[in-house]
Amino acid sequence: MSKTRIAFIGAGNMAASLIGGMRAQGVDAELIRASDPGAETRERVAKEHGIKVVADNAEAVEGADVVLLAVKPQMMKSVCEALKPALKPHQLIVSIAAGITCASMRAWLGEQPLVRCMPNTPALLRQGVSGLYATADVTPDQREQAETLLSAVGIALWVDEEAHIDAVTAVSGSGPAYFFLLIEAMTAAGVKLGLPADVASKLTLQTALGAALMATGSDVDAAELRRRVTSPAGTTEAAIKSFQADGFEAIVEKALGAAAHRSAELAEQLGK
Ligand SMILES: NC(=O)C1=CN([C@@H]2O[C@H](COP(=O)(O)OP(=O)(O)OC[C@H]3O[C@@H](n4cnc5c(N)ncnc54)[C@H](OP(=O)(O)O)[C@@H]3O)[C@@H](O)[C@H]2O)C=CC1
Ligand SMILES: O=C(O)[C@@H]1CCC=N1
Repeated sequence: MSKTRIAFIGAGNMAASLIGGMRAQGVDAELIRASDPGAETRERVAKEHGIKVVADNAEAVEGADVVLLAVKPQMMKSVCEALKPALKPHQLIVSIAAGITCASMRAWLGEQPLVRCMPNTPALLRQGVSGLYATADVTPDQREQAETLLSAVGIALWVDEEAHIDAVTAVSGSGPAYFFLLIEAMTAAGVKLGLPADVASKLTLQTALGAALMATGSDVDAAELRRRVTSPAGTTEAAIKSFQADGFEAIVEKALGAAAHRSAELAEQLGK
């Protein structure tokens, strides 16, 4: 990785967090290049990370070992088709675009080795998690390059089937929004119970942080941690019984199913 040259196509939020993560890990600025149509974005990212940011995508990929596509899914077709003549067969293409399949990228880019990833927004704080899928022609060295790149902003996990990227999207890609929804709902419920809004908000946020740290740092599973909070015939039991009487697990299963279904549907629509 230390000598791998990386070109970012699109220098928006996700690209900037990946670049920031790589720079924080000591990757030489000379090894990273980016392109973006926005003059302000180019100036900001170049200044913040000390890298060269150009307007021309073809110029950015010149000499790169890895080309990371970080544009909106709706832009992928036109960006890939315009980039195709500038690519060399050995260049690894890594895409973080939601709902764009390897088959679509193959159709637009030609026979490049591809890694399709689904990161999530906590990558901005280097606390992200990404699912990665590689086409059969990706070499072990290239897999390592992709994994090292995504690991700069959190945890990177491989899946063996591309369809599993829809499930990754449902669990962790969209996942931060589910926790934000729970935070919103708990804060509102605290206010309904008479707490001032700022107190309800702080209680909820610190509880979310504490619970996440316990769940990630503990050698027992979430079910056991939950049992340890739940005194027999106590307050937690009353709340959990209420959640489960309203079908909590089924609600979550149905919602994640809807997200996975939408991911596959978007792939169908955007891939044409
Ligand atoms: N946000 C999320 O939760 C997640 C996002 N992703 C994926 O990450 C990708 C990037 O998302 P995000 O960083 O949030 O988006 P941003 O809009 O912040 O970044 C995209 C950047 O690409 C630039 N751009 C537009 N057209 C071109 C072009 N032709 N060539 C080069 N650059 C171009 C945009 O410029 P301008 O703004 O001027 O158009 C913008 O700066 C998306 O595909 C998204 O699906 C993946 C997982 C989670
Ligand atoms: O909502 C979306 O479609 C994207 C994919 C994962 C997170 N945001």
